[in-house]
Amino acid sequence: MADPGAPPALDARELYRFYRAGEEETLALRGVSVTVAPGELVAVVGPSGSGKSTLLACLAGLDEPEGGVVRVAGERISHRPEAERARVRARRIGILLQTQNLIAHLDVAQNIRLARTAAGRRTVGGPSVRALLDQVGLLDRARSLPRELAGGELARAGLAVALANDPDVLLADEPTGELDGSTEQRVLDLLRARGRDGRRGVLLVTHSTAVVRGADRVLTLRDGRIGP
Ligand SMILES: Nc1ncnc2c1ncn2[C@@H]1O[C@H](COP(=O)(O)OP(=O)(O)OP(=O)(O)O)[C@@H](O)[C@H]1O
Repeated sequence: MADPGAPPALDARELYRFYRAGEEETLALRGVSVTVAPGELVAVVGPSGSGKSTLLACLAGLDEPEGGVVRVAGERISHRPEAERARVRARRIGILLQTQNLIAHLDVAQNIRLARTAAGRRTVGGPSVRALLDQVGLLDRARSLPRELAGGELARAGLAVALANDPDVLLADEPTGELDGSTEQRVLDLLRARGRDGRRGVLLVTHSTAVVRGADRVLTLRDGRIGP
């Protein structure tokens, strides 16, 4: 059950991000506010260039917004030195990218173990490597290298790595982009299951109508703003 006094899994207020290239200035985010409640799955959609990647990077603390504040489970991640952002990220955030979620020369179990180790004490009591492999249906692929996996398996292995630190919020960029219908549904079910204990949240950027249908809330980003 959700704790009514718990802070949002993710709370971003009035984010601004400008890019300057010579004389050219792009306002990639123009006052974007996003909240993900514990247990909620929020989908962000929007046309190319609307600011989705910039938003994800700012939410994950991989990029710093010029204005606004980002908090994860009540802890501020924006406007802090890089090393502190990395620490909050390792403990509290899961990041699932379309590709490059795995280290090529480590097998699936080693990749998961590494992400758990990076999160430190937080993973004590969190899911074991075996439980994570089981959750994504890859118990028999623990010793496989990423290059030995099929596309759907790779996506599920990436998900296990993203969940290895038992994150307060999972941020995902097109998590089902390359997947066939049944694998997409399976990944979506796993993402939805994240929120069931009412503690954690998921925010994902997607173009998939199936994912949009499965979301609790859908936000549309246009020209750096959340709109109707
Ligand atoms: N490093 C950068 N330098 C300058 N402009 C940038 C940079 N990164 C992004 N932009 C600009 O910021 C705006 C938002 O880009 P962003 O990549 O966040 O959009 P997006 O919605 O993720 O697009 P896509 O769906 O094509 O990935 C665009 O106008 C883009 O050209």
